[in-house]
Amino acid sequence: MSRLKQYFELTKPGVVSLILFTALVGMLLSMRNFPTSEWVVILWGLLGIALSAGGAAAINHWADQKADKVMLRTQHRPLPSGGLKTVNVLTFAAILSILGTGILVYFVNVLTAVLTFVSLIGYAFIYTMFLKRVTPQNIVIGGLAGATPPVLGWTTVTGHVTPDALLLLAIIYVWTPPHFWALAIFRKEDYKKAHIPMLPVTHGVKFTELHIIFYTILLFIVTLFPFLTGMSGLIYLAGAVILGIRFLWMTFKLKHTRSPLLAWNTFKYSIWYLMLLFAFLLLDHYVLWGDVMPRLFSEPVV
Ligand code: HEM
Ligand SMILES: CC(C)=CCC/C(C)=C/CC/C(C)=C/COP(=O)(O)OP(=O)(O)O
Repeated sequence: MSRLKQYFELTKPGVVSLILFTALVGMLLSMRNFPTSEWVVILWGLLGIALSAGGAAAINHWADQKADKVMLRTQHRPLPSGGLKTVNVLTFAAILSILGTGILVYFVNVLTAVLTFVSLIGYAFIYTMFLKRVTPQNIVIGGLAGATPPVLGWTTVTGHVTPDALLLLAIIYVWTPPHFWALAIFRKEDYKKAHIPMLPVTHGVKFTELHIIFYTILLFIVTLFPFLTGMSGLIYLAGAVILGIRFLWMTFKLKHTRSPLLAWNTFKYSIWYLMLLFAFLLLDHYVLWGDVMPRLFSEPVV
């Protein structure tokens, strides 16, 4: 793999793409009309968030290199495979993080810069270096750092955090356990070998499958709230219900068939689920005949 490609891989481009999409949806939902002059701040916001998230991912590659060398899924990464040197990875991570934070401070606003920086610290340091190694609730607590992008998008445009933005955060927060634990079931042996206390390793596959179901039920309920609070209309509601039923059906099937392939498919579906759910929020926002419920929240909380 070329050096350039290896540096690109350090940024976890697949994950960052979905992070950016949810941030963009947060930005667009914070405005009643389609953006005009706001495109400039939107583009700076996306660039700042992308660089910060990519920087956080590169720090994660550095901090996790020993465990990554043991696990089949990650042993080909640039550091464990010897493709890149530690010092180069750390320099790259520092450049991305500083540049991302600087762009948000100078071209967006201080609130977005601070919240993005807190997410970076939350993922790269608190989750990766501490939580991941000490508790099977690692991804439940650490999931907060990955759930902030729609709020970061919202504050990019408005400079405020509103209950609507927090509702989008809650959706990603509750989505994270089924997203990750489905993969962790499939990759259980990897985590066991690396002595990382993920839920299927510490409490078994059955217990994890049950908790995937609990969180997916909670997710189904939380995703009704954009409709119930008048933030979104019927188009969104239809999308959320259909996507949610499919997710629930997969998790129940996973519990009853216990097939590793189904765990992998549930993980893959979780990614499609979140992308499509946010696409429905966007579609609904621009197709006005979907509005039926009165607006509950419009005042900022920060
Ligand atoms: C603590 C929170 C999270 C954990 C522990 C987690 C865990 C993971 C893991 C281990 C993978 C790698 C699977 C593989 O190697 O194929 C992955 C993939 C992925 N995650 Fe997450 N994730 C989290 C949060 C998020 C968030 C917030 C998003 C986006 C909003 C996201 C989107 C994705 C996407 C798109 C992929 C597929 C990447 C690709 O195929 O390149 N994840 N996740
Ligand atoms: C906005 C901002 C700065 C946010 C940073 C958040 C961020 C990049 C979250 C990514 C979440 C993620 C890929 C977790 C992977 O877990 P893992 O590291 O345990 O997985 P791995 O075993 O694949 O490395």
